[in-house]
Amino acid sequence: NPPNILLIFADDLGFGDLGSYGHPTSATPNLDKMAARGLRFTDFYASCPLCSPSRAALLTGRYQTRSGVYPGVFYPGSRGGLPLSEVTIAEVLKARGYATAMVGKWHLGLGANGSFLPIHQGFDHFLGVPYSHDQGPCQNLTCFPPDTKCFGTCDQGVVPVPLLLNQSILQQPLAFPQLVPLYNKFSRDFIADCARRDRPFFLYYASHHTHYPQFGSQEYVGQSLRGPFGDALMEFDGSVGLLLQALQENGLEGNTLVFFTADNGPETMRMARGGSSGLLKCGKGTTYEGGMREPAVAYWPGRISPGVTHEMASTLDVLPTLAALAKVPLPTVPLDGYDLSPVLFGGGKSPRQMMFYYPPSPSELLGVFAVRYGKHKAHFFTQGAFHSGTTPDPDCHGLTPLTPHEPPLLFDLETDPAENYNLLQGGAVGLEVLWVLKEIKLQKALFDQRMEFGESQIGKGTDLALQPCCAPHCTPKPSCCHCS
Ligand SMILES: O=[N+]([O-])c1ccc(O)c(OS(=O)(=O)O)c1
Ligand SMILES: [Mg+2]
Repeated sequence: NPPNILLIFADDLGFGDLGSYGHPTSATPNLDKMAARGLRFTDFYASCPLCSPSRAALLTGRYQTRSGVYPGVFYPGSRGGLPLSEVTIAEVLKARGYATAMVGKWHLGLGANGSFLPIHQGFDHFLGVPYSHDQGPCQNLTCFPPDTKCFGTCDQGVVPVPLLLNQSILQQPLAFPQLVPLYNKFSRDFIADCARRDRPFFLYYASHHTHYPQFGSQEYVGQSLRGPFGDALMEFDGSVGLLLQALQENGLEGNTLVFFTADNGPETMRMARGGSSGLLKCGKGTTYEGGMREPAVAYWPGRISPGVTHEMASTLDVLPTLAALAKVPLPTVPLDGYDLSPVLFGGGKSPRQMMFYYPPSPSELLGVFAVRYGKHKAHFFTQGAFHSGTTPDPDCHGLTPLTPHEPPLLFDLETDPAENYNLLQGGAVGLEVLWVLKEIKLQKALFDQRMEFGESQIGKGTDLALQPCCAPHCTPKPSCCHCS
């Protein structure tokens, strides 16, 4: 049998949030154990500092500009979605006989009659939420039982957030304190069922944690030194523990690749209820390191040796790597990812020597905002983001405008991962730096010239009638879409 794949994806979790990445008060024993017994990445990148584009890249191995999942994110009434013509990891593996399931946050479109939902994208089963769990009113919902309401109001004027099973609405509004136990039971049953039927499986577990508004089940409330954010993170970590336990119980640990990472940097505007990018600059919504460098761990006892790798890698590389593991052909479309097998199994060099950073709203005119080439990173454009507000660094803030840099800002990410010391400022510039500058400009020009933007899916706008409603004929919408 080809190996099982358990892909665990967190939401708005920063490079500095886990214990194994240095956070002093986060309690993440299961993720830390996985990191210690697996391969922990220090230079792993999302394709975008925002949710929907980043998830499109994860599932297709292609930049969001190609699939059209830009600018920004999908909304409850979005007309567009990840085009069905895109080939996802689930479709690639399904062709090899894998059973496939998705649990948690989708955020790649709903469409008329749910035409963009996971069961139309290669997943046999889906239990989850079609978009972010703050994209519906939350002020009257309990986020931490017995009676702590969610912090803030979340989005108003849209339907309450629904929980879907495949295409049916199970709950609207969903009940946060019971949500993760539901996900965990569904996942453990799926794994056990595949073991019983001796079927290879692909499970994409896309947690809502630690995205705003944080929530948790009874057993995690008040348990973390890090407050509500820490409680939510602990519940996520507990889920990871239950998933690993399910593999052990079913005798599958020796034939399953577990891969963990997250979609984008921390939403620091939430202050103590937001994540942390550690020593990296800024966070969600920006193309500084804190917006796109994410924690990542590959775990496969007996096949992947424990350790830490500084090799460059990305969510774009997940599809090609899994295709190689399952020995299935790649989709016959331009891909932006590489097979990471040399890094996973041989401690070798990554085929990825560059990373191209798009902002939440990419344009053909400006192209990529930044390029990483080996240890060097050049910023051709910088811009703040409201998601990265409240921290002392004004470069991160939403009111910091789009700024072109000619020559680009140039940093050495090995000696200066925090992007503090521009190599082109303050003194003589050596020949090596001039060579890098010349090369990195050329790489940006080549990449931008070759990139073919697909039609913007998010640009298709929204239609109130497309919002999921458990009582389709009720009035007045959207508030009447409320079924106990
Ligand atoms: O950019 N946005 O307008 C946006 C809106 C709602 C979100 O929940 C969100 O967060 S995201 O879904 O994790 O990217 C981002
Ligand atoms: Mg996110």
